[in-house]
Amino acid sequence: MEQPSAMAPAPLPSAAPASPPPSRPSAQPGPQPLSATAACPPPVLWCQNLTKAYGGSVALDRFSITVPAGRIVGLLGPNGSGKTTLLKMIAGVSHPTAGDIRVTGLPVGPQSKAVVSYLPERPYFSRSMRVRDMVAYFSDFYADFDEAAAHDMLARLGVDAAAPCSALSKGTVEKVQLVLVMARQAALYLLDEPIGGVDPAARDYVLSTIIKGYRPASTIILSTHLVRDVESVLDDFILLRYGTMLLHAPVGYVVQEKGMTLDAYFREEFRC
Ligand SMILES: Nc1ncnc2c1ncn2[C@@H]1O[C@H](COP(=O)(O)OP(=O)(O)OP(=O)(O)O)[C@@H](O)[C@H]1O
Repeated sequence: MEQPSAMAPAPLPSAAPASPPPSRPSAQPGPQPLSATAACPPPVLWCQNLTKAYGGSVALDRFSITVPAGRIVGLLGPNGSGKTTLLKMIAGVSHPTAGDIRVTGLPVGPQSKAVVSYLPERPYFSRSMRVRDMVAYFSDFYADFDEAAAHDMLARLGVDAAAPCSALSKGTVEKVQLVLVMARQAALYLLDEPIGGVDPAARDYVLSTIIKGYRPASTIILSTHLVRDVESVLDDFILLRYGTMLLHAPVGYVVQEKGMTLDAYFREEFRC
């Protein structure tokens, strides 16, 4: 999905905002929920100087970004560049060494997790359950889960809801996980390698399912190495290398300024 964007490329982390996103005036200090800030909603995601170190090794270095609602953003970079590390911290399953994160104005915690739908890179659900049981489980667990939409997406992807998860192929497991994540009415979807195991013929279909599940008030950030497969659905991309952000720009920037596809640009930048 190629969309015109007014966003200027922000090639340097230092170009990121120096102050927190706007929050409404309130008796309560600190960031406020999205629903309460209709006049001036905070960005869906805001990070400043976000840093993660494992021992002496820095996995993500002073990452800063502002992402508004309504964007589909590709998180790109070679192996070990910090993509999963970043998504984990935004999802609240890993703690930053330094820096700040706001999701719809909320610091990472139970409230932000309620508006984030996260697909981790590894399978997470019980293989002993049937697909429809997983749907029911998610429906019980998440107030924003749309059970009918989940079953509709499963049917469109040809997944048998009566099948035991243990009998599913790797690619079908990915499809089910993706459906469970996209059936939530979240503000921010974080998808870590959502189509890596899906066969090439089905990828377009799976991606279109992602897009159909997406609402204009939401933002999707998806990490992937399959740049060619996803670039048509992306609005923007973030390029990471060695834990540092090289570029955050609309996909159209590469097409217009570099005269090449995002896939070609990626291959040129990261040629071994
Ligand atoms: N739990 C951990 N302990 C120590 N180092 C880690 C840990 N998790 C990640 N790292 C290191 O952090 C760096 C970034 O890893 P990360 O998984 O975020 O990269 P990635 O871009 O998602 O890679 P890939 O494309 O291979 O999935 C790597 O050098 C990795 O070895």
